[in-house]
Amino acid sequence: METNGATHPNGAELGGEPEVVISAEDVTVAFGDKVVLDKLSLDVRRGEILGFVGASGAGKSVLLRTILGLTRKRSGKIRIFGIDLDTVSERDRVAIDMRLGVLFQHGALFSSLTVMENVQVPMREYLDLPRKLMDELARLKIELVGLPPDAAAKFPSELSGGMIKRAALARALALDPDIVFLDEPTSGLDPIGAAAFDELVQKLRDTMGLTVYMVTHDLDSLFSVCDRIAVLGEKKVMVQGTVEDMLASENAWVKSYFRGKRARQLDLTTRQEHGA
Ligand SMILES: Nc1ncnc2c1ncn2[C@@H]1O[C@H](COP(=O)(O)OP(=O)(O)OP(=O)(O)O)[C@@H](O)[C@H]1O
Repeated sequence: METNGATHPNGAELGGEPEVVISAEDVTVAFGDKVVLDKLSLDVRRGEILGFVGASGAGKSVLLRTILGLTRKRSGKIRIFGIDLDTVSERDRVAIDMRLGVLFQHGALFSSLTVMENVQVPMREYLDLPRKLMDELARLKIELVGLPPDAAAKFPSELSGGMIKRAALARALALDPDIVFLDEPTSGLDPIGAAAFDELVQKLRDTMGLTVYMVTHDLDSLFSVCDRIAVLGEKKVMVQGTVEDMLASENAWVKSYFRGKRARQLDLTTRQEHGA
């Protein structure tokens, strides 16, 4: 790749590798006798959109939960912003947590709270701000994710699927995190809604310098917005690289996933859209 001191859209200098913000090293997670992750290693770099894929049940959610400290690992090391989570003080752990935003696949929003109140949940948990300021900040986040101002007073039951995802993203961004974790963010959305969500994620990365860790099955997302893809299989990250690397991989699962019938159809559609 040509460097010439150029700057990547995410602000990272291309001359040197951007900083590793998440590092998993030889991580093993097991439930009783069942080993789900076995000495798995993965680095995530500042400003990248990493797509994390793997067969259903491979352990994608388990790794996500382990990185977030919600599932206990049996061995290995996880560092976030270079800090070892096993030895971090409670105070520093809270400081790290505040820099992470999470959009869980199913835990979208609290149904009894309005969108505005949902977005304010992390603010109430971590910050002590006057009500007016919290309202102002929440309105900014709601606007940032492309929701109309009147969405603020609505309850989740009054929103479409795409709006719920955006509201959940606004909540994940409430504390201006450095890293957002998105677990299947486009599942349940129609292709147009999913593409719009992908565009939003890319725009946020470009403008805010976010690092995005996205668990997804969505080939469209992988092809259109991910800088790098990591494939979970055989309890490890078995292949990682760009879309081109995936298309060139001889790994059987990667081959059938990225070059299977569904992928070929997608490739054809993309080519037609670009007039190729
Ligand atoms: N708390 C738990 N106790 C026991 N087994 C668990 C627990 N959490 C996850 N597992 C097991 O770990 C394996 C990996 O699950 P995980 O949910 O991470 O898969 P996944 O790759 O996210 O799948 P999907 O794409 O279907 O969401 C599964 O076999 C699951 O049953």
